Amino acid sequence: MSVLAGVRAAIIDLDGTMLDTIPDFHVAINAMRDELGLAPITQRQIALMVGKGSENLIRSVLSLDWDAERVEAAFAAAMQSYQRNYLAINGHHSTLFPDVIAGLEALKAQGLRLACVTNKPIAFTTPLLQLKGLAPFFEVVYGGDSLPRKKPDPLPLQTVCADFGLRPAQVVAIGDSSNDAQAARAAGCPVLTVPYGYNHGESIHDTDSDGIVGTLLEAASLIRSHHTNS
Ligand SMILES: O=C(O)COP(=O)(O)O
Ligand SMILES: [Mg+2]
Repeated sequence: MSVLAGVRAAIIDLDGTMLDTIPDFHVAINAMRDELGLAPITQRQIALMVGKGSENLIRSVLSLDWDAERVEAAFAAAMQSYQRNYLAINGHHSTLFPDVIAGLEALKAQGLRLACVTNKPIAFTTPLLQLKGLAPFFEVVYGGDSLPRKKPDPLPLQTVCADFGLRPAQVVAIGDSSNDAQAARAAGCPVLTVPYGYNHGESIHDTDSDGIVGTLLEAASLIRSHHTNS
């Protein structure tokens, strides 16, 4: 995997890569559904819908019960309810995946610069990174609404490369979904994927990436091994 040889920075995804946030989504979505008179749904159902930002999530959740016209009519009120309910519990039910902190420490110790790029709204992202002790690791953080386009568009990754003054080939993206991989491919960044997150119900093995790593710590080791060998 010589594509990792020149890597100087990493762009790391949030939901499904650093944090298991499905329990937060579950509480906020079901509170919203209750306010709209809809029955609760399961964590498993929600995991299939996370990763493409709030608008996509809310439309998918409402489409379980309603046709497109009714979804659009209720959308603004549903979004407001969802945002209020999510902010009330943001981070209370979510947990770090194994070896995330150790992985970030290892990446930093190797001299890599770190950015977090998520499709989560920035108003949810900033307090969540702080609460979980992740904020100090990242020089740059972009949420799903920080820029005109979100992943799988390459814009957020290209923006990080420009911020760091690095070429895309020098910046590895690490994520849990085809959304992250598509953005990386379109930007020209190498990409590593983790198998434990939310890949829209698809196997991570069917996603085009430069390698699957069990944890962020494994990602750090893999990147280091290519540095020493190159
Ligand atoms: O869609 C979301 O809200 C989260 O997505 P992420 O996997 O890009 O962090
Ligand atoms: Mg993700």
